[in-house]
Amino acid sequence: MSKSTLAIAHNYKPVIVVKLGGSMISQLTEQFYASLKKLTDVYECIIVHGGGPAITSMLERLNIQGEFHEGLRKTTPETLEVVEMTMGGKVNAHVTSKLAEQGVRAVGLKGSDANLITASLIDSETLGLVGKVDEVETTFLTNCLRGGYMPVIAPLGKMLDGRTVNINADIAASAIAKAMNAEKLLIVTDVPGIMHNGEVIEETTPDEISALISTGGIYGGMIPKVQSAVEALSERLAEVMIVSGKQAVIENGVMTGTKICAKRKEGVE
Ligand SMILES: Nc1ncnc2c1ncn2[C@@H]1O[C@H](COP(=O)(O)OP(=O)(O)O)[C@@H](O)[C@H]1O
Ligand SMILES: CC(=O)N[C@@H](CCC(=O)OP(=O)(O)O)C(=O)O
Repeated sequence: MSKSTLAIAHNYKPVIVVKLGGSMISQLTEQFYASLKKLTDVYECIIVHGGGPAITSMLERLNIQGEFHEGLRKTTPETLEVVEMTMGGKVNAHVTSKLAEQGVRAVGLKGSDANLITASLIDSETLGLVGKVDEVETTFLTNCLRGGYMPVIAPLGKMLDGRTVNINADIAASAIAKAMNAEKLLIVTDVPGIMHNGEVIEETTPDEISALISTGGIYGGMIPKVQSAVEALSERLAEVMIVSGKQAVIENGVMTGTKICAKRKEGVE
């Protein structure tokens, strides 16, 4: 019996983590949110969302300069205030409301709540208050799922000293998928997948991804996305999909885009 069959036999559905890219959130349709509700027939669904463009536009309105290193936003204490206000506030409330409109019992959370994400600094000199995930409080998330709630998580974390940090949403989604032993991770963004020479790459591997990063074929916000996808791969989570939110629906947890697997399947070029 496969692990997922076993999960159904015990009446526990497998977990899917869906990461909603900040680049897409304002354009996601009602049908898209309806398809997230439909997903819950088969999966326990956890949403992790970004908010990059909303943060950038608020920083611009406040005349605060921003700077990125390999797709990660340098986060000063002043920037963090804006990150918490927009991503932890406005964007989280928006996604939660859209799901509630579809009849989903969506519960808006910040990773910095209830020790949900314990984090530490990646490189305080270059990035300031930017965290990596050290631990995810899985019992709390499991209790939410068992209670019939869909967690909608803004990627903030708490350090052991109590400080809050900004975490890239792809990195948070990957760590949550791994910690929750998820069967699927869907990364929804504003492009149809990883592009190369104007075409979508249908399937790729960690080695090919490293080569594309080193030649500049993958840059900016796509870097943490693909690195997080690779990091999430395991025997249980055998493929991660990077897909466009412009497609109306997710069917059975599947969308077309780029599939990232540890190795190519036999016979696939
Ligand atoms: N090889 C690539 N294929 C597709 N998009 C890429 C690639 N390299 C860099 N990008 C950029 O990555 C962006 C997606 O990352 P990002 O803006 O951070 O999205 P999100 O807000 O969904 O996390 C695309 O809009 C594109 O500009
Ligand atoms: C450290 C870091 O870069 N954090 C991100 C968090 C939002 C995010 O990741 O949103 P996207 O889904 O739009 O990429 C930021 O401040 O933009």
